[in-house]
Amino acid sequence: MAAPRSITRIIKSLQSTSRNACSDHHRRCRASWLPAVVLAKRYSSNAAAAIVAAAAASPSTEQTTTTSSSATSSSVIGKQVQTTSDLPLKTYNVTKADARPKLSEHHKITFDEKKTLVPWEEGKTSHFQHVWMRDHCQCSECFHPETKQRMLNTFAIPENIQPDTVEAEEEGMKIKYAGVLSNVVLFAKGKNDGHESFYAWEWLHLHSYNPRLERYISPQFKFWGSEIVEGPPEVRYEAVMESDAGVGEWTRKIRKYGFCYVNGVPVTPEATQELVERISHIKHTHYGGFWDFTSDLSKKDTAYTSLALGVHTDTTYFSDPAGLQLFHLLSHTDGSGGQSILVDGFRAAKIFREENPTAYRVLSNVRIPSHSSGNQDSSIQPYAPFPVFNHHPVNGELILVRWNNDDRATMDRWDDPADVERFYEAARAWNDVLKRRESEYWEQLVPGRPIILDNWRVLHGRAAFDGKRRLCGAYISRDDFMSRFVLSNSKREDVLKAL
Ligand SMILES: C[N+](C)(C)CCCC[C@H](N)C(=O)O
Ligand SMILES: O=C(O)CCC(=O)C(=O)O
Repeated sequence: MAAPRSITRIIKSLQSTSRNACSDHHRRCRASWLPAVVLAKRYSSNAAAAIVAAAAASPSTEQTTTTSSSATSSSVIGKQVQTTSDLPLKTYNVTKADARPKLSEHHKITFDEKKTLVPWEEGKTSHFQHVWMRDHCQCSECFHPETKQRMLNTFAIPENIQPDTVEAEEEGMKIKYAGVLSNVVLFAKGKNDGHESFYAWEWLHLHSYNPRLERYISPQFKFWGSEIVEGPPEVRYEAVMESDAGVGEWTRKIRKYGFCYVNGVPVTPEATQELVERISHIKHTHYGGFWDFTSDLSKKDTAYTSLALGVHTDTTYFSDPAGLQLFHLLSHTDGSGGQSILVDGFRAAKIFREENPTAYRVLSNVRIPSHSSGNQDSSIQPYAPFPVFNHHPVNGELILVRWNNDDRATMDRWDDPADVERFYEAARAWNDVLKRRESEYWEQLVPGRPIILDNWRVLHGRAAFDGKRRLCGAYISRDDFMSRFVLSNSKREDVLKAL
Protein backbone atom coordinates (compact mmCIF):
# COMPACT_ATOMS: atom_id res chain seq x y z
CA MET A 1 0.00 0.00 0.00
CA ALA A 2 1.40 3.45 -0.85
CA ALA A 3 3.07 5.05 2.18
CA PRO A 4 0.27 7.19 3.47
CA ARG A 5 0.84 10.89 3.84
CA SER A 6 0.33 12.01 7.41
CA ILE A 7 -2.58 14.27 7.39
CA THR A 8 -2.07 17.52 9.17
CA ARG A 9 -5.14 19.55 9.69
CA ILE A 10 -5.45 22.77 11.54
CA ILE A 11 -8.83 22.96 13.21
CA LYS A 12 -9.80 26.59 13.10
CA SER A 13 -10.48 28.06 16.54
CA LEU A 14 -14.15 28.12 17.22
CA GLN A 15 -16.25 31.26 17.48
CA SER A 16 -16.21 32.81 20.98
CA THR A 17 -19.99 33.02 20.79
CA SER A 18 -20.22 29.33 21.40
CA ARG A 19 -17.95 29.61 24.47
CA ASN A 20 -20.72 31.20 26.52
CA ALA A 21 -23.11 28.47 25.59
CA CYS A 22 -20.64 25.94 26.92
CA SER A 23 -22.11 23.50 29.44
CA ASP A 24 -20.08 22.40 32.47
CA HIS A 25 -19.31 19.24 30.61
CA HIS A 26 -17.61 21.18 27.90
CA ARG A 27 -16.03 23.70 30.17
CA ARG A 28 -13.28 21.22 30.67
CA CYS A 29 -12.89 21.13 26.94
CA ARG A 30 -12.53 24.86 26.71
CA ALA A 31 -8.77 24.61 26.65
CA SER A 32 -9.06 22.36 23.62
CA TRP A 33 -10.82 25.03 21.74
CA LEU A 34 -7.44 26.36 20.94
CA PRO A 35 -6.44 25.48 17.41
CA ALA A 36 -5.75 21.80 17.54
CA VAL A 37 -3.58 19.90 15.19
CA VAL A 38 -4.69 16.37 14.59
CA LEU A 39 -2.44 13.94 12.88
CA ALA A 40 -3.78 10.83 11.22
CA LYS A 41 -2.22 7.78 12.71
CA ARG A 42 -0.02 5.93 10.32
CA TYR A 43 -1.93 3.26 8.46
CA SER A 44 -1.01 -0.20 9.61
CA SER A 45 0.65 -2.23 6.94
CA ASN A 46 -2.46 -4.35 6.33
CA ALA A 47 -4.72 -1.32 6.19
CA ALA A 48 -6.96 -3.11 8.66
CA ALA A 49 -7.05 -0.22 11.07
CA ALA A 50 -6.58 3.19 9.71
CA ILE A 51 -7.55 6.26 11.60
CA VAL A 52 -8.60 9.12 9.44
CA ALA A 53 -7.94 12.44 11.15
CA ALA A 54 -10.89 14.35 12.41
CA ALA A 55 -11.54 16.74 9.65
CA ALA A 56 -13.55 19.81 10.31
CA ALA A 57 -11.96 20.93 7.13
CA SER A 58 -14.03 23.12 4.92
CA PRO A 59 -15.17 21.47 1.73
CA SER A 60 -12.36 23.19 -0.09
CA THR A 61 -9.91 21.07 1.79
CA GLU A 62 -11.97 17.95 1.25
CA GLN A 63 -9.58 15.29 0.13
CA THR A 64 -11.51 13.80 -2.73
CA THR A 65 -10.81 10.21 -3.48
CA THR A 66 -10.10 9.93 -7.13
CA THR A 67 -11.85 6.77 -8.12
CA SER A 68 -9.46 4.70 -10.09
CA SER A 69 -11.54 4.18 -13.19
CA SER A 70 -8.92 1.63 -14.14
CA ALA A 71 -10.82 -0.91 -12.02
CA THR A 72 -12.83 -2.15 -14.98
CA SER A 73 -16.36 -3.24 -14.47
CA SER A 74 -15.19 -6.70 -15.46
CA SER A 75 -14.06 -7.06 -11.87
CA VAL A 76 -17.69 -6.60 -10.99
CA ILE A 77 -19.37 -8.40 -13.82
CA GLY A 78 -17.69 -11.78 -13.70
CA LYS A 79 -20.00 -14.77 -13.62
CA GLN A 80 -23.24 -13.54 -12.12
CA VAL A 81 -24.72 -15.99 -9.68
CA GLN A 82 -28.18 -15.26 -8.34
CA THR A 83 -27.82 -15.47 -4.57
CA THR A 84 -31.40 -16.45 -3.91
CA SER A 85 -33.60 -17.37 -6.80
CA ASP A 86 -36.01 -14.67 -7.80
CA LEU A 87 -35.87 -12.64 -4.64
CA PRO A 88 -38.24 -9.84 -5.52
CA LEU A 89 -36.79 -6.91 -3.71
CA LYS A 90 -33.24 -5.72 -3.40
CA THR A 91 -31.71 -8.82 -4.71
CA TYR A 92 -28.34 -8.56 -6.25
CA ASN A 93 -26.17 -10.72 -8.36
CA VAL A 94 -23.30 -11.87 -6.27
CA THR A 95 -20.15 -11.75 -8.28
CA LYS A 96 -16.62 -12.48 -7.19
CA ALA A 97 -15.96 -8.76 -6.85
CA ASP A 98 -18.90 -7.86 -4.69
CA ALA A 99 -19.51 -11.10 -2.86
CA ARG A 100 -17.19 -9.63 -0.19
CA PRO A 101 -17.07 -5.91 -0.90
CA LYS A 102 -13.48 -4.77 -0.64
CA LEU A 103 -12.16 -1.36 0.31
CA SER A 104 -9.77 0.19 -2.17
CA GLU A 105 -6.15 -0.52 -1.42
CA HIS A 106 -5.09 2.64 -3.16
CA HIS A 107 -7.39 5.26 -1.70
CA LYS A 108 -8.37 6.27 1.78
CA ILE A 109 -11.70 6.84 3.41
CA THR A 110 -12.12 10.56 3.78
CA PHE A 111 -14.82 12.85 5.00
CA ASP A 112 -15.68 16.50 4.99
CA GLU A 113 -18.34 18.57 6.67
CA LYS A 114 -21.15 16.82 4.91
CA LYS A 115 -20.22 13.29 3.90
CA THR A 116 -17.89 10.31 4.18
CA LEU A 117 -16.36 8.90 1.01
CA VAL A 118 -15.74 5.16 0.89
CA PRO A 119 -13.54 4.03 -2.04
CA TRP A 120 -14.17 0.44 -3.15
CA GLU A 121 -11.73 -1.90 -4.82
CA GLU A 122 -14.08 -2.08 -7.83
CA GLY A 123 -13.16 1.51 -8.63
CA LYS A 124 -16.26 3.28 -7.34
CA THR A 125 -16.54 5.58 -4.35
CA SER A 126 -19.66 5.73 -2.22
CA HIS A 127 -20.70 9.09 -0.77
CA PHE A 128 -22.66 8.84 2.49
CA GLN A 129 -24.02 12.00 4.08
CA HIS A 130 -23.24 12.11 7.81
CA VAL A 131 -26.85 12.60 8.87
CA TRP A 132 -27.78 9.50 6.80
CA MET A 133 -24.99 7.48 8.37
CA ARG A 134 -25.95 8.45 11.89
CA ASP A 135 -29.62 7.77 11.20
CA HIS A 136 -28.79 4.29 9.93
CA CYS A 137 -26.66 3.22 12.86
CA GLN A 138 -27.24 -0.48 13.38
CA CYS A 139 -26.18 -0.76 17.01
CA SER A 140 -28.62 -2.23 19.51
CA GLU A 141 -29.24 1.22 21.01
CA CYS A 142 -30.34 2.68 17.67
CA PHE A 143 -31.84 -0.40 15.99
CA HIS A 144 -33.91 -2.90 18.02
CA PRO A 145 -32.12 -6.26 17.70
CA GLU A 146 -35.38 -8.23 17.88
CA THR A 147 -37.97 -6.13 16.09
CA LYS A 148 -35.45 -4.64 13.61
CA GLN A 149 -37.05 -1.24 14.14
CA ARG A 150 -35.31 2.09 14.48
CA MET A 151 -35.03 3.15 18.13
CA LEU A 152 -32.97 6.25 17.41
CA ASN A 153 -34.64 9.60 17.58
CA THR A 154 -33.82 10.71 14.05
CA PHE A 155 -34.93 14.23 14.79
CA ALA A 156 -32.43 14.67 17.60
CA ILE A 157 -29.48 14.16 15.25
CA PRO A 158 -27.67 17.50 14.94
CA GLU A 159 -28.28 18.76 11.41
CA ASN A 160 -24.60 19.26 10.85
CA ILE A 161 -23.38 16.18 12.64
CA GLN A 162 -20.02 14.92 11.52
CA PRO A 163 -17.54 12.26 12.60
CA ASP A 164 -14.66 12.84 14.93
CA THR A 165 -12.84 9.77 13.61
CA VAL A 166 -13.54 7.18 10.93
CA GLU A 167 -11.77 3.86 11.28
CA ALA A 168 -11.49 1.15 8.62
CA GLU A 169 -11.54 -2.21 10.38
CA GLU A 170 -11.40 -5.73 9.02
CA GLU A 171 -15.17 -6.22 8.93
CA GLY A 172 -16.33 -2.68 8.40
CA MET A 173 -16.11 1.01 9.18
CA LYS A 174 -16.31 2.51 12.65
CA ILE A 175 -17.37 6.11 13.09
CA LYS A 176 -16.91 7.96 16.35
CA TYR A 177 -19.05 10.99 16.89
CA ALA A 178 -17.87 11.25 20.50
CA GLY A 179 -14.52 12.52 21.78
CA VAL A 180 -13.33 15.73 23.34
CA LEU A 181 -12.62 17.33 20.03
CA SER A 182 -15.95 16.58 18.47
CA ASN A 183 -17.73 17.54 21.66
CA VAL A 184 -16.18 20.86 21.15
CA VAL A 185 -16.75 20.89 17.40
CA LEU A 186 -20.26 19.55 17.58
CA PHE A 187 -21.18 21.48 20.65
CA ALA A 188 -20.12 24.63 18.91
CA LYS A 189 -22.30 23.72 15.98
CA GLY A 190 -25.30 22.21 17.66
CA LYS A 191 -26.20 19.60 20.26
CA ASN A 192 -23.52 17.05 20.83
CA ASP A 193 -24.35 13.55 19.67
CA GLY A 194 -21.66 11.50 21.37
CA HIS A 195 -22.01 8.10 19.71
CA GLU A 196 -20.02 5.32 18.07
CA SER A 197 -21.40 3.48 15.03
CA PHE A 198 -20.19 0.46 13.08
CA TYR A 199 -21.14 -0.42 9.52
CA ALA A 200 -20.16 -3.74 7.96
CA TRP A 201 -18.55 -3.41 4.52
CA GLU A 202 -21.26 -5.66 3.08
CA TRP A 203 -23.95 -3.41 4.52
CA LEU A 204 -22.31 -0.24 3.21
CA HIS A 205 -21.81 -1.73 -0.24
CA LEU A 206 -25.36 -3.05 -0.41
CA HIS A 207 -26.90 0.27 0.69
CA SER A 208 -24.64 2.58 -1.25
CA TYR A 209 -26.95 5.17 -2.78
CA ASN A 210 -24.52 7.54 -4.38
CA PRO A 211 -23.76 5.72 -6.54
CA ARG A 212 -26.04 2.74 -6.18
CA LEU A 213 -23.71 -0.24 -6.33
CA GLU A 214 -26.32 -2.94 -6.10
CA ARG A 215 -28.82 -3.22 -8.91
CA TYR A 216 -32.45 -4.10 -8.72
CA ILE A 217 -32.50 -7.33 -10.62
CA SER A 218 -36.00 -8.12 -11.65
CA PRO A 219 -36.88 -11.65 -10.63
CA GLN A 220 -36.36 -14.04 -13.51
CA PHE A 221 -40.00 -14.21 -14.55
CA LYS A 222 -40.79 -17.05 -16.89
CA PHE A 223 -43.22 -15.62 -19.43
CA TRP A 224 -45.61 -18.11 -21.00
CA GLY A 225 -48.34 -18.36 -23.65
CA SER A 226 -50.69 -21.13 -24.72
CA GLU A 227 -47.76 -23.60 -24.79
CA ILE A 228 -47.74 -23.70 -20.99
CA VAL A 229 -50.56 -26.23 -21.29
CA GLU A 230 -47.82 -28.80 -22.03
CA GLY A 231 -46.30 -28.41 -18.59
CA PRO A 232 -47.90 -25.98 -16.16
CA PRO A 233 -46.16 -25.38 -12.83
CA GLU A 234 -47.43 -27.59 -10.01
CA VAL A 235 -46.51 -28.77 -6.52
CA ARG A 236 -47.72 -31.56 -4.26
CA TYR A 237 -50.19 -30.84 -1.45
CA GLU A 238 -48.21 -32.99 1.01
CA ALA A 239 -45.00 -31.08 0.28
CA VAL A 240 -46.70 -27.75 0.92
CA MET A 241 -48.36 -28.91 4.11
CA GLU A 242 -45.36 -30.68 5.65
CA SER A 243 -42.55 -28.11 5.40
CA ASP A 244 -41.58 -24.52 4.78
CA ALA A 245 -39.38 -25.83 2.00
CA GLY A 246 -42.59 -27.04 0.35
CA VAL A 247 -44.09 -23.59 0.75
CA GLY A 248 -40.86 -22.14 -0.63
CA GLU A 249 -41.20 -24.21 -3.80
CA TRP A 250 -44.85 -23.23 -4.13
CA THR A 251 -44.25 -19.50 -3.68
CA ARG A 252 -41.17 -19.62 -5.92
CA LYS A 253 -43.23 -21.10 -8.75
CA ILE A 254 -46.02 -18.58 -8.21
CA ARG A 255 -43.43 -15.79 -8.39
CA LYS A 256 -41.72 -17.22 -11.47
CA TYR A 257 -44.77 -18.26 -13.52
CA GLY A 258 -47.52 -16.14 -12.01
CA PHE A 259 -49.58 -19.23 -11.16
CA CYS A 260 -49.25 -22.79 -9.84
CA TYR A 261 -51.45 -25.85 -9.32
CA VAL A 262 -51.44 -27.92 -6.15
CA ASN A 263 -52.04 -31.62 -6.74
CA GLY A 264 -53.75 -34.00 -4.33
CA VAL A 265 -55.72 -31.53 -2.24
CA PRO A 266 -58.66 -33.01 -0.32
CA VAL A 267 -61.84 -31.76 -2.02
CA THR A 268 -63.17 -29.79 0.91
CA PRO A 269 -63.31 -26.08 1.74
CA GLU A 270 -61.60 -26.81 5.07
CA ALA A 271 -58.54 -28.44 3.49
CA THR A 272 -58.42 -25.70 0.87
CA GLN A 273 -58.47 -22.98 3.50
CA GLU A 274 -55.73 -24.74 5.45
CA LEU A 275 -53.70 -24.92 2.25
CA VAL A 276 -54.00 -21.25 1.34
CA GLU A 277 -53.16 -20.27 4.91
CA ARG A 278 -49.81 -22.03 4.52
CA ILE A 279 -48.86 -18.88 2.63
CA SER A 280 -50.43 -16.30 4.91
CA HIS A 281 -53.64 -15.09 6.54
CA ILE A 282 -56.50 -14.51 4.12
CA LYS A 283 -57.29 -11.03 2.79
CA HIS A 284 -60.87 -10.30 3.88
CA THR A 285 -63.05 -8.31 1.47
CA HIS A 286 -66.71 -7.50 0.88
CA TYR A 287 -66.96 -11.09 -0.43
CA GLY A 288 -65.94 -12.34 3.01
CA GLY A 289 -62.72 -14.13 3.93
CA PHE A 290 -62.53 -17.68 2.61
CA TRP A 291 -65.17 -17.90 -0.07
CA ASP A 292 -67.26 -20.87 -1.20
CA PHE A 293 -69.36 -19.67 -4.09
CA THR A 294 -71.67 -20.72 -6.93
CA SER A 295 -73.89 -19.10 -9.55
CA ASP A 296 -76.58 -17.86 -7.17
CA LEU A 297 -75.89 -14.12 -7.21
CA SER A 298 -75.53 -14.33 -3.43
CA LYS A 299 -73.04 -11.53 -4.00
CA LYS A 300 -74.04 -9.08 -6.67
CA ASP A 301 -71.17 -9.76 -8.99
CA THR A 302 -71.13 -11.63 -12.32
CA ALA A 303 -68.68 -14.11 -10.82
CA TYR A 304 -71.75 -15.39 -8.95
CA THR A 305 -73.53 -16.17 -12.24
CA SER A 306 -72.95 -18.74 -15.01
CA LEU A 307 -71.96 -16.07 -17.53
CA ALA A 308 -68.67 -16.16 -19.39
CA LEU A 309 -66.11 -13.75 -17.93
CA GLY A 310 -63.51 -12.14 -20.17
CA VAL A 311 -59.94 -12.16 -18.92
CA HIS A 312 -59.44 -9.69 -16.11
CA THR A 313 -57.60 -9.11 -12.89
CA ASP A 314 -59.65 -9.00 -9.73
CA THR A 315 -60.22 -6.15 -7.30
CA THR A 316 -59.09 -3.34 -9.58
CA TYR A 317 -61.40 -1.24 -7.35
CA PHE A 318 -59.07 -1.72 -4.33
CA SER A 319 -56.28 0.75 -3.76
CA ASP A 320 -54.18 -2.35 -3.13
CA PRO A 321 -55.47 -5.11 -5.45
CA ALA A 322 -55.42 -8.65 -4.10
CA GLY A 323 -51.94 -10.14 -4.57
CA LEU A 324 -52.92 -13.79 -4.95
CA GLN A 325 -56.16 -15.54 -5.69
CA LEU A 326 -56.78 -19.27 -5.24
CA PHE A 327 -59.60 -21.17 -6.95
CA HIS A 328 -60.53 -24.75 -6.09
CA LEU A 329 -63.34 -26.34 -8.12
CA LEU A 330 -65.18 -28.48 -5.60
CA SER A 331 -67.86 -29.80 -7.95
CA HIS A 332 -69.67 -29.25 -11.23
CA THR A 333 -72.75 -31.41 -11.74
CA ASP A 334 -75.64 -31.51 -14.18
CA GLY A 335 -73.90 -29.32 -16.67
CA SER A 336 -70.70 -28.43 -18.53
CA GLY A 337 -68.52 -25.53 -19.53
CA GLY A 338 -66.84 -23.14 -17.13
CA GLN A 339 -63.34 -23.78 -18.51
CA SER A 340 -60.78 -21.38 -17.03
CA ILE A 341 -58.62 -19.13 -19.15
CA LEU A 342 -55.32 -17.54 -18.02
CA VAL A 343 -53.19 -14.94 -19.80
CA ASP A 344 -49.70 -13.90 -18.69
CA GLY A 345 -50.26 -10.15 -18.38
CA PHE A 346 -46.54 -9.37 -18.16
CA ARG A 347 -45.80 -11.26 -21.38
CA ALA A 348 -48.78 -9.63 -23.10
CA ALA A 349 -47.68 -6.19 -21.91
CA LYS A 350 -44.14 -6.79 -23.20
CA ILE A 351 -45.49 -7.76 -26.64
CA PHE A 352 -47.92 -4.83 -26.60
CA ARG A 353 -45.18 -2.37 -25.70
CA GLU A 354 -42.94 -3.65 -28.49
CA GLU A 355 -45.72 -3.61 -31.09
CA ASN A 356 -47.52 -0.45 -30.06
CA PRO A 357 -45.42 1.77 -27.76
CA THR A 358 -47.80 4.70 -28.16
CA ALA A 359 -50.78 2.66 -27.03
CA TYR A 360 -48.69 1.19 -24.20
CA ARG A 361 -47.91 4.71 -23.04
CA VAL A 362 -51.61 5.64 -23.20
CA LEU A 363 -52.55 2.68 -20.98
CA SER A 364 -49.68 3.56 -18.67
CA ASN A 365 -51.03 7.08 -18.19
CA VAL A 366 -54.80 7.20 -18.62
CA ARG A 367 -56.28 6.60 -15.20
CA ILE A 368 -59.24 4.25 -15.13
CA PRO A 369 -61.85 4.63 -12.39
CA SER A 370 -63.21 1.33 -11.12
CA HIS A 371 -65.78 0.17 -8.55
CA SER A 372 -67.60 -2.75 -7.00
CA SER A 373 -71.06 -1.59 -6.04
CA GLY A 374 -73.43 -4.52 -6.64
CA ASN A 375 -73.93 -5.34 -2.98
CA GLN A 376 -76.35 -3.13 -1.09
CA ASP A 377 -73.87 -2.46 1.69
CA SER A 378 -70.78 -1.47 -0.27
CA SER A 379 -69.42 0.64 -3.11
CA ILE A 380 -65.72 -0.05 -3.18
CA GLN A 381 -63.50 2.43 -5.03
CA PRO A 382 -59.72 3.05 -4.87
CA TYR A 383 -58.41 6.33 -3.41
CA ALA A 384 -57.56 7.34 -6.99
CA PRO A 385 -58.06 5.87 -10.47
CA PHE A 386 -55.05 3.89 -11.72
CA PRO A 387 -53.80 3.07 -15.22
CA VAL A 388 -53.70 -0.41 -16.68
CA PHE A 389 -49.90 -0.64 -16.54
CA ASN A 390 -48.37 0.38 -13.20
CA HIS A 391 -44.59 0.63 -12.93
CA HIS A 392 -42.22 0.34 -10.00
CA PRO A 393 -41.43 3.90 -8.81
CA VAL A 394 -37.73 3.14 -8.41
CA ASN A 395 -36.65 0.79 -11.17
CA GLY A 396 -39.50 1.53 -13.57
CA GLU A 397 -40.34 -2.11 -14.15
CA LEU A 398 -43.92 -3.15 -14.83
CA ILE A 399 -45.19 -4.37 -11.49
CA LEU A 400 -48.98 -4.39 -11.67
CA VAL A 401 -51.49 -4.96 -14.45
CA ARG A 402 -54.97 -3.67 -13.58
CA TRP A 403 -57.51 -4.73 -16.18
CA ASN A 404 -61.17 -5.38 -15.65
CA ASN A 405 -63.35 -3.82 -18.31
CA ASP A 406 -66.54 -4.89 -16.53
CA ASP A 407 -65.65 -3.13 -13.29
CA ARG A 408 -64.59 0.09 -15.01
CA ALA A 409 -66.57 3.12 -13.77
CA THR A 410 -67.59 6.16 -15.80
CA MET A 411 -64.54 7.84 -17.33
CA ASP A 412 -65.50 11.50 -17.02
CA ARG A 413 -62.19 13.05 -16.11
CA TRP A 414 -59.95 13.76 -19.12
CA ASP A 415 -57.07 16.22 -19.09
CA ASP A 416 -57.29 16.30 -22.87
CA PRO A 417 -60.61 15.23 -24.47
CA ALA A 418 -58.59 13.94 -27.43
CA ASP A 419 -57.38 11.22 -25.04
CA VAL A 420 -60.87 9.69 -25.19
CA GLU A 421 -60.32 8.25 -28.68
CA ARG A 422 -56.70 7.48 -27.84
CA PHE A 423 -57.83 5.43 -24.86
CA TYR A 424 -60.39 3.39 -26.79
CA GLU A 425 -57.93 2.78 -29.59
CA ALA A 426 -55.28 1.63 -27.11
CA ALA A 427 -57.74 -0.49 -25.11
CA ARG A 428 -58.90 -2.21 -28.30
CA ALA A 429 -55.29 -2.94 -29.28
CA TRP A 430 -54.55 -4.30 -25.79
CA ASN A 431 -57.64 -6.49 -25.92
CA ASP A 432 -56.50 -7.85 -29.31
CA VAL A 433 -53.20 -8.96 -27.76
CA LEU A 434 -54.99 -10.63 -24.87
CA LYS A 435 -57.35 -12.46 -27.23
CA ARG A 436 -54.60 -13.91 -29.39
CA ARG A 437 -54.65 -17.70 -29.53
CA GLU A 438 -50.99 -17.87 -28.48
CA SER A 439 -51.73 -15.69 -25.44
CA GLU A 440 -54.53 -17.85 -24.08
CA TYR A 441 -54.07 -20.83 -21.77
CA TRP A 442 -57.37 -22.69 -21.40
CA GLU A 443 -57.74 -25.37 -18.71
CA GLN A 444 -60.68 -27.12 -17.11
CA LEU A 445 -60.21 -26.97 -13.33
CA VAL A 446 -60.73 -30.28 -11.59
CA PRO A 447 -61.57 -31.09 -7.95
CA GLY A 448 -58.46 -31.78 -5.90
CA ARG A 449 -56.25 -29.55 -8.04
CA PRO A 450 -56.68 -25.89 -7.04
CA ILE A 451 -54.89 -23.14 -8.92
CA ILE A 452 -53.37 -20.07 -7.33
CA LEU A 453 -52.47 -17.04 -9.40
CA ASP A 454 -50.57 -13.76 -9.08
CA ASN A 455 -53.41 -11.28 -9.50
CA TRP A 456 -50.93 -8.44 -10.14
CA ARG A 457 -49.69 -10.21 -13.26
CA VAL A 458 -51.98 -12.98 -14.54
CA LEU A 459 -55.41 -12.27 -15.99
CA HIS A 460 -58.08 -14.92 -15.63
CA GLY A 461 -61.60 -15.61 -16.88
CA ARG A 462 -63.95 -18.48 -17.65
CA ALA A 463 -66.27 -19.85 -20.28
CA ALA A 464 -70.01 -19.78 -19.66
CA PHE A 465 -71.41 -22.90 -18.05
CA ASP A 466 -74.61 -24.57 -16.96
CA GLY A 467 -75.44 -26.90 -14.14
CA LYS A 468 -74.27 -26.64 -10.54
CA ARG A 469 -70.69 -25.39 -10.25
CA ARG A 470 -69.10 -24.77 -6.85
CA LEU A 471 -65.73 -23.15 -6.23
CA CYS A 472 -63.96 -22.09 -3.07
CA GLY A 473 -60.87 -20.02 -2.52
CA ALA A 474 -59.40 -16.85 -1.09
CA TYR A 475 -57.31 -13.75 -1.69
CA ILE A 476 -53.94 -13.06 -0.11
CA SER A 477 -52.47 -9.56 -0.07
CA ARG A 478 -49.43 -8.83 -2.19
CA ASP A 479 -47.29 -7.79 0.77
CA ASP A 480 -48.16 -10.91 2.73
CA PHE A 481 -47.32 -13.06 -0.27
CA MET A 482 -44.00 -11.32 -0.89
CA SER A 483 -43.04 -11.64 2.75
CA ARG A 484 -43.70 -15.38 2.71
CA PHE A 485 -42.04 -15.82 -0.69
CA VAL A 486 -38.89 -14.03 0.44
CA LEU A 487 -38.61 -15.70 3.83
CA SER A 488 -39.36 -19.19 2.53
CA ASN A 489 -36.72 -18.81 -0.16
CA SER A 490 -33.83 -17.11 1.59
CA LYS A 491 -32.12 -16.80 4.91
CA ARG A 492 -33.84 -14.29 7.19
CA GLU A 493 -30.47 -12.67 7.91
CA ASP A 494 -30.03 -11.94 4.19
CA VAL A 495 -33.48 -10.40 4.05
CA LEU A 496 -32.75 -8.24 7.09
CA LYS A 497 -29.42 -7.19 5.63
CA ALA A 498 -31.16 -5.81 2.57
CA LEU A 499 -33.57 -3.69 4.62
C1 LIG B 1 -63.44 -14.38 -6.20
N1 LIG B 1 -64.79 -14.02 -5.80
C2 LIG B 1 -65.78 -14.86 -6.46
C3 LIG B 1 -64.94 -14.14 -4.35
C4 LIG B 1 -65.04 -12.63 -6.08
C5 LIG B 1 -64.96 -12.30 -7.54
C6 LIG B 1 -64.91 -10.84 -7.73
C7 LIG B 1 -65.05 -10.45 -9.16
C8 LIG B 1 -64.91 -8.96 -9.36
N2 LIG B 1 -65.64 -8.58 -10.55
C9 LIG B 1 -63.43 -8.63 -9.52
O1 LIG B 1 -62.96 -8.68 -10.63
O2 LIG B 1 -62.77 -8.35 -8.54
O1 LIG C 1 -65.69 -18.90 -11.84
C1 LIG C 1 -64.49 -18.86 -12.19
O2 LIG C 1 -63.91 -19.83 -12.70
C2 LIG C 1 -63.70 -17.58 -12.01
C3 LIG C 1 -64.56 -16.47 -11.50
C4 LIG C 1 -63.75 -15.20 -11.57
O3 LIG C 1 -63.25 -14.81 -12.58
C5 LIG C 1 -63.58 -14.42 -10.37
O4 LIG C 1 -64.09 -14.87 -9.33
O5 LIG C 1 -62.90 -13.37 -10.46
